[in-house]
Amino acid sequence: MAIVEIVKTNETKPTVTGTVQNIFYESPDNFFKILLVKVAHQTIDWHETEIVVTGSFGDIKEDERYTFYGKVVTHPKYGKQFQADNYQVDQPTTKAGLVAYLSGEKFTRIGQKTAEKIVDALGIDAIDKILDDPTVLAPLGLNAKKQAQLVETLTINNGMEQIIIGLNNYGFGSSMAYNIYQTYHEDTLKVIQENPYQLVADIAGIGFKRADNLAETLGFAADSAVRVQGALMQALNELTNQAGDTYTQAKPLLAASIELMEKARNVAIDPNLVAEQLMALAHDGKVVGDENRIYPNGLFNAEWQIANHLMRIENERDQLSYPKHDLDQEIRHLEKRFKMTYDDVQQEAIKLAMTHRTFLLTGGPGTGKTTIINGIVTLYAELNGLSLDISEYKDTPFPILLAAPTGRAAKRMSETTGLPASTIHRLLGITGRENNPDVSGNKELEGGLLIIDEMSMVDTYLFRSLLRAVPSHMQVVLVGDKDQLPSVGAGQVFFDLLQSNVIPAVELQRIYRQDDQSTIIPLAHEINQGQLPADLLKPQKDRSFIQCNPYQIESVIEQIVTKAKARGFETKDIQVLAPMYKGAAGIDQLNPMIQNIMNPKLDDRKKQVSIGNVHYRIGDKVLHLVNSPEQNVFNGEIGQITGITYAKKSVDKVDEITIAFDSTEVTYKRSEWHKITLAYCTSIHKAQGSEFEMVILPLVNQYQRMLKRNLLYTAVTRAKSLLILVGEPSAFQKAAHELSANRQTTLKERIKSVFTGEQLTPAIKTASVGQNEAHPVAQPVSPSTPSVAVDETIQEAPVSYVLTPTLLARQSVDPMIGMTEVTPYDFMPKTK
Ligand SMILES: Nc1ncnc2c1ncn2[C@@H]1O[C@H](COP(=O)(O)OP(=O)(O)OP(=O)(O)O)[C@@H](O)[C@H]1O
Repeated sequence: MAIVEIVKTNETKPTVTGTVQNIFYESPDNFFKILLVKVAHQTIDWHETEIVVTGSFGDIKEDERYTFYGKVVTHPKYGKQFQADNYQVDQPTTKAGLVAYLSGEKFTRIGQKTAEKIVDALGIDAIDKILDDPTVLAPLGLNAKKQAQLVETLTINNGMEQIIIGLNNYGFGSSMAYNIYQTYHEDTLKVIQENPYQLVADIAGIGFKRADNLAETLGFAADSAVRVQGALMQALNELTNQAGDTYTQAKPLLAASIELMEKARNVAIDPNLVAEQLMALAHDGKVVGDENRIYPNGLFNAEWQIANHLMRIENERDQLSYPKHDLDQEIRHLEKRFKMTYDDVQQEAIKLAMTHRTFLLTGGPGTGKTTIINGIVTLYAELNGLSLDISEYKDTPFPILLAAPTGRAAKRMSETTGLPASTIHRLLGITGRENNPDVSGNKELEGGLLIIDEMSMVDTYLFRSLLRAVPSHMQVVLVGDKDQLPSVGAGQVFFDLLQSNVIPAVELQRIYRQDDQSTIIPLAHEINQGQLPADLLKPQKDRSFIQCNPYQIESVIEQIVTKAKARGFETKDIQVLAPMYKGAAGIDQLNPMIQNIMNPKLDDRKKQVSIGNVHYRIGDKVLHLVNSPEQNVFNGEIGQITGITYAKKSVDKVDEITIAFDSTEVTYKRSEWHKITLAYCTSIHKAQGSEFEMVILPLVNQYQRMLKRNLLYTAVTRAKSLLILVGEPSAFQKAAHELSANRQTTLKERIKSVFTGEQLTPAIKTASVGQNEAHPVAQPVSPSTPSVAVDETIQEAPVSYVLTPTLLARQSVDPMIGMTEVTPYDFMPKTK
């Protein structure tokens, strides 16, 4: 449908029709191509036999004829070319031509007679008619093989081109068209025409507004069900992602959805209609309502799955007892070996870790977390008769698995234990599918003990994936600092695990790393108590405070960094941490300033590539912004640019940057540079899990909303040797004072419910094992739910929580899911 309209719009455009002689260039990342075309006819002022045509094309073939629509442009270097914004395979326009085409070499099973029959019956539009609806061939009596080949060949030849043309006409450029096509393939146009809002969920970089523009041109009314549902899904994801919550409530959800819709088109939306569509989404299982909470389906399931997997591990029949060993005695041996005395809490931690399937260890900096990890590993090996010499495990996997959420944290873990440690993604073999956090590896881990460090950074989806891979006999020790910022992704898993009070846990509070006269660690602990020391503004051996207003911050930091560089500090040693991107003291302002000190462009010989206002040079410190498990680089990792290849020298003829990270080196083409940014100054969130010799921390009252205790605490604990606080003392006071609000999650309740069998869990049964499930899952079921093999999502979620019309009726769940306190007046269209 849309294609026909599209072609019509081309009628007035300049055209070039001709045969592709040569494909000069094909972008490896998108559909951009440069073609040499032998001109058959054209409607432009052109007197040569050949012309260079550029544009984004699907599967262009040499020696085939196409019609290109676009305009003549003058390239600064290569002169005049035809820039096509649209094209189509040049289909025969006469009956005879069409018969010749259909009986030609492409259609080996179709002879002259059959071709004539087709054209006689279907006319000159035969190809479009067949592509639109292959059943038009039915009355012609072609045998099945002939018919199949005809449709298949026509589809291959026309399909991709039509899609790319369609996408271009919908206003998507080469890269975006490529991403969209890669996601939906031959269904691309169908998906878009049926529900343009699907793009928002599936394609990074397409927001509601963009999808809505498209929907409007496709004729979707402002109050169409598809639009309202699209807005609801977008608002739900925004509300949960931005705040890190796993659910929201009806009131903010409806308000945000209505705002999205009314901003995109100036049409008032009836709140009742939105409420109706929310119910429809619940019926389709895309959102889940539970009491007054509304969850994206994936997060709702993930919380239950975590609880169920923990229960599965807990229920393992094999007892963890060591009758031949006296644990107190063993701890004395450890003390001798490590030449230290564990305090009572530390001893308790080691014992609990040895005797329980799952154990949680939390503590601030310098309280002995690493010390206890080492104790646990050593004692575990001792009790199980294992060697800790990895060279003895050539053919068998090492039985103790150590992992952390980031490469940096994993590297530190490996250094402090002397054993191999990896990222959790690597351990699980997850191959990055950023757009679908629901996807995880199917691997089952091998080994007896798993220790995860920096647990506060692990989000709901990652933890669910991790637990899914843990076999029931494995012991799991989760270590972190509960007072640090929670994960970037949704949830506050470590905090909720601790709060559930059903998993053995120990909090280490005594600080041991004070002997070296560090004042940074005591400062961190004071902040954690909501206080600041009386000597905050007085220079100490390892920290200082420079008072200034927001507009002086840049110049103060400039002076500090210049001095630090003169004293021999290297780029990797100095880290500026700022809470926000914008503003006079924001990350965007500070980064180029520090870059110019640490890595200036002294002359034209120094290679530099630019994207927008950001310049990259060899030696620059850069931050990785997304998870790329396939390259073993993760969100928040810092690397250094080790190479720049200009387009003319690169194989693919695009600018490239090579970056060395801790555990790997990657090369990014220009189209992938959105994955990185300068890292001289980063956000505190991005610095989680990393430590730096010198941290410079600017805080001013302008940051208001951000001034929270866990933010200040996390920032301060990133400093290993030197901490320079810059800004307004009152901002530091406010931050230390303000407890951050907990995220809205229900993991704690899910765990309690599954472990205590309260609420909706009258029975724990072992569910039938689905294909994806490597091990049985303890599953809470409703009494009336039959025990049948169901797909994994349902299997792991308590069925009675999934809103279906029958369940709604049976359980008399309020159909207004969570809207009990909300009246339509809350959403009355605002006066414009
Ligand atoms: N019981 C103890 N007696 C003496 N020293 C101890 C004891 N426990 C820990 N320490 C020492 O305290 C210091 C800090 O311990 P450790 O590195 O284990 O803490 P941490 O909690 O892992 O710190 P961070 O989170 O900052 O890495 C180390 O030098 C360690 O040897």
